[in-house]
Amino acid sequence: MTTTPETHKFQAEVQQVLQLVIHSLYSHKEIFLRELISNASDACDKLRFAAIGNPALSQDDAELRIEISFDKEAHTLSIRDNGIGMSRDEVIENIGTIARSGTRRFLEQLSGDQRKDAQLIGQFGVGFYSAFIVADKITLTTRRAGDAADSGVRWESTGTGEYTLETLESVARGTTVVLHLKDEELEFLQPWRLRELISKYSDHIGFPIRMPKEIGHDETEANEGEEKLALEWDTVNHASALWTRPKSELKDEDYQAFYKHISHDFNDPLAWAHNRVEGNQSYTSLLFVPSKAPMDAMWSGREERKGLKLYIRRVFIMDASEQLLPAYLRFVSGVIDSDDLPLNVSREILQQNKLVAQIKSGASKRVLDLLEKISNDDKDKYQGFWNEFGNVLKEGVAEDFANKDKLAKLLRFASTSSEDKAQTVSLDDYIGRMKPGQEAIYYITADSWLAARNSPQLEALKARGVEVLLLVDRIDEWMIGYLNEYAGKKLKSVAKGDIEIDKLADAGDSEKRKEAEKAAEGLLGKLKTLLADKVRDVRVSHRLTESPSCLVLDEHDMAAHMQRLLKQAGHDVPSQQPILEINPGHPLVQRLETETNEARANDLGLLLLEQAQLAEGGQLDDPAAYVRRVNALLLEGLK
Ligand SMILES: Nc1ncnc2c1ncn2[C@@H]1O[C@H](COP(=O)(O)OP(=O)(O)OP(=O)(O)O)[C@@H](O)[C@H]1O
Repeated sequence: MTTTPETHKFQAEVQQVLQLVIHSLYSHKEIFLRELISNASDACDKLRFAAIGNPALSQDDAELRIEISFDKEAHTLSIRDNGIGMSRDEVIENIGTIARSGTRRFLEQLSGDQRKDAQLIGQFGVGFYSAFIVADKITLTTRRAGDAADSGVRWESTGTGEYTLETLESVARGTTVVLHLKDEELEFLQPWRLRELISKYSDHIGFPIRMPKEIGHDETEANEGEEKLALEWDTVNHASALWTRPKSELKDEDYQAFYKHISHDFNDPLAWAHNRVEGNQSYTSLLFVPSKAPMDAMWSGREERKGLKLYIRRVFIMDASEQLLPAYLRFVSGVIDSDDLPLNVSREILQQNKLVAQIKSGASKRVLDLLEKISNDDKDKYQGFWNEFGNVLKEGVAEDFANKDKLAKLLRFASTSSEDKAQTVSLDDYIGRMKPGQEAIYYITADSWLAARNSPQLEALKARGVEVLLLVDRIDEWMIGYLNEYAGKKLKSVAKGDIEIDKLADAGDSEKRKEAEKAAEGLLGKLKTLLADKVRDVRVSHRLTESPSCLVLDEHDMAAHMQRLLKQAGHDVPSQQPILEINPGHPLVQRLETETNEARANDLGLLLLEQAQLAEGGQLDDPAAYVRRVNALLLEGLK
């Protein structure tokens, strides 16, 4: 029974995506074929998986395949698969709406210029809608595997806000997409052009992609023969799973095309590792590192991870990034194909399976080895990776104890060795530049690069030419808590505890400081009384050369900016009073020492504390009082 067509409206975002895709991807219009073949291949994968539990689903037409045909008279191009197909509800859900909420948020984030950028648009996967770049009408006919023969559905749209839906009788299992090509796109009716595109973009597809057999070289002859020979087909792709083929046979382009198929990324991958493991278990892994982080809002979350596919003996089982890779490697996509896991494996079983745990640690190691190789062979390429994914990789330092050293080697930091905030310095670079007598790797954490770079706490080290790493990303304070040591060297915050400057200084220096400490005893006593409820201690600083004062913490205290972040996020942070360090060589401190007017001395004392708070990016308890104090002193100077 055929019903009369019903008209439905597209979800508003669909219309937006459609317009965006058509306009921004016009110069890459041929990718529509790759996208439709990719969907057809996914549909065959899904059916093969469903048939493990229910072989009847595919029995009547068991050889899964994709067929591309055309009609030169009618100006139509058809892409047909005998995969899983869709029910009526699934058509509405998948083709009429944008299921992934990330896509909408992504669209909202794009600025006008970005909307014209094909690279960016490609990053969220253009999928089915790309067909409207070349077609002014699309007819999709489908029937879900296992559903009755008369429950087929026809979906049709000109891509302008509406589509029609119709129920059909006797539709074959799977999906046929018929493109009614625009007059200027008839090149896609040329068999040689289609074959060229299939081998360029879709050769790696694991199912046969077929086209009607051509007879003779004469085009007219071929056309006439088409009717009669409609059932004779040629397979035009390689038709075997790419990762099962020998590496020596595969070209870079093959890997690149395959990556785009599984990741839905428009850009080429940065690098990949293809390995066969034999031993107490056998599996093949093909792992890709992308060149760009996806723009999806989804990316910020660790929960929704996609892109690493589990196959078992060539059968696609499920997306299993979470089970097969740690969260900090969530940017990796690819395939793991196991010879040993049971086909009916569930997500729950994967979570506890010993073989899976081995695969996971093997895959993590492969990725880290690949990154190390890039960092050794091609610094610029590695820098590109770091800029995109460095902050994600840092999570591994805290989470992957077994690979901590490998990860530490891959870290890159900004440092006082350059006037630039780019994170380019490795711990090995740092160690190579350590000063004679220097035992620790010094770092500072702060809210911003400028605050770190100009922090008073690192003055004395700077004056001695000792490099300090500047850690300014939110995750850094947390990460560095897990990295106490690298290559036998302790990592030390310049804002905490004793920075052991004596080991770096010549003997004369430390003599002088001891004298200064003695001389300042009286002043320290006064300040301690004045600031008793605000600081834990007041002492002479080893860190300062230019500034009058700074705040420091004990070795195991939480950094001040971290305390602020946690407080802002609503956490109850036990308040830790800092230690005030003063620089007896500074004129302001000297002035305080000789000040006889008690009120003015108190003002100066409070200023030393307040300036130290401001310099490290903190807020004052009573900013108005600070302004009054400064003004009073300024006016006095002007008299
Ligand atoms: N040939 C097909 N057979 C069965 N289902 C299909 C077919 N083509 C598309 N679909 C369904 O429609 C959905 C949307 O397809 P579309 O190509 O727009 O996006 P996608 O493939 O999910 O992801 P992306 O946008 O990243 O390409 C698919 O996820 C799938 O469920």
